Amino acid sequence: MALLLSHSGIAQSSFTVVPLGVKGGLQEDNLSAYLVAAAGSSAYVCLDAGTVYSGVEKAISNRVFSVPAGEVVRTQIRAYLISHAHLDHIAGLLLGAPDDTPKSIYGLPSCLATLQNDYFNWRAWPNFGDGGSPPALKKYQLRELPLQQETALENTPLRVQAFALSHGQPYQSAAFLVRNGRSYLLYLGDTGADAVEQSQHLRAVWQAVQPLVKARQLKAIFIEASYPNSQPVKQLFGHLTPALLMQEMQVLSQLTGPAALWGLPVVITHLKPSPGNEAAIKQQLTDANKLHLQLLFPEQGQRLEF
Ligand SMILES: Nc1ncnc2c1ncn2[C@@H]1O[C@@H]2COP(=O)(O)O[C@H]2[C@H]1O
Repeated sequence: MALLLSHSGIAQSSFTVVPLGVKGGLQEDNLSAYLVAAAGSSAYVCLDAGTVYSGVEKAISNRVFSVPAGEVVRTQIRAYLISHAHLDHIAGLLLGAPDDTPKSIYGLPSCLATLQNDYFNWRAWPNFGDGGSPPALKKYQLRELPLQQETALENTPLRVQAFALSHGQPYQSAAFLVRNGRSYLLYLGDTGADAVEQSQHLRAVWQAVQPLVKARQLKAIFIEASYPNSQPVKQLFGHLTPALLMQEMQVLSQLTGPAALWGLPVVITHLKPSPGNEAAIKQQLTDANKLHLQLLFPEQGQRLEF
């Protein structure tokens, strides 16, 4: 059984994560998608699906999987959870649909409506959904997640609670709190900071997870940092910078007390790969890490355990 140094010391891992895509744009073979399974299980859910097949191929080259890529996608990905329907979060799902097996796509109603009406409509793409323009091929069941209520994820031991996020007012994105037994993993889709978005959505997420952080049941937070601090506020387009991310972590810290965050794994997603950007974001986050979070920068196809 895999052992790792968790933020509460030596512990067994609860989740296996295989990043299939980690960038926030531009590099179309490496866009947001994270496979998550209960540790020791190969029943994965795919959190966002910007890049799927190319990410699985990369993981195979790293010996993370020992079966062909198509088989991983068809049999080991049991369901998709989509935070919002921007192309960089769904392109891999759409392109893989003809070769996929029937399964469910979970999301907030607004996200699923965009998928069904704007992509699965026989104009943008064949209707692999279960509603909309006939004939519906019904490869995917589009399952609406109620806000802040737990839903079982089919064909996995995992459960999920969804939270609304603001990704440039009034566009909605989502966070997913995934549970395996007593352990939790929090994945946030694209989001602006509450102060910029004039919203309380992130505060509601921090409120919900603060008891889990204090009890060391929250094993990791996946959160975006798309732009460096030099990005003008008017050009954030509903995203975080290192300074805004740390401002949000301070809100969580005020709820939990700073000791609870010391060593908490925080996986930084969605860095935009324009020249100089990624290095600046990493440096600025590292310099601002007064809370002693365990900042992790995921690599495509490299397994993580939490
Ligand atoms: N108003 C805008 N003007 C120019 N580019 C934009 C605007 N809104 C969004 N974008 C870009 O479109 C991208 C869509 O995906 P992202 O939200 O990751 O990042 C967004 C920006 O890069």
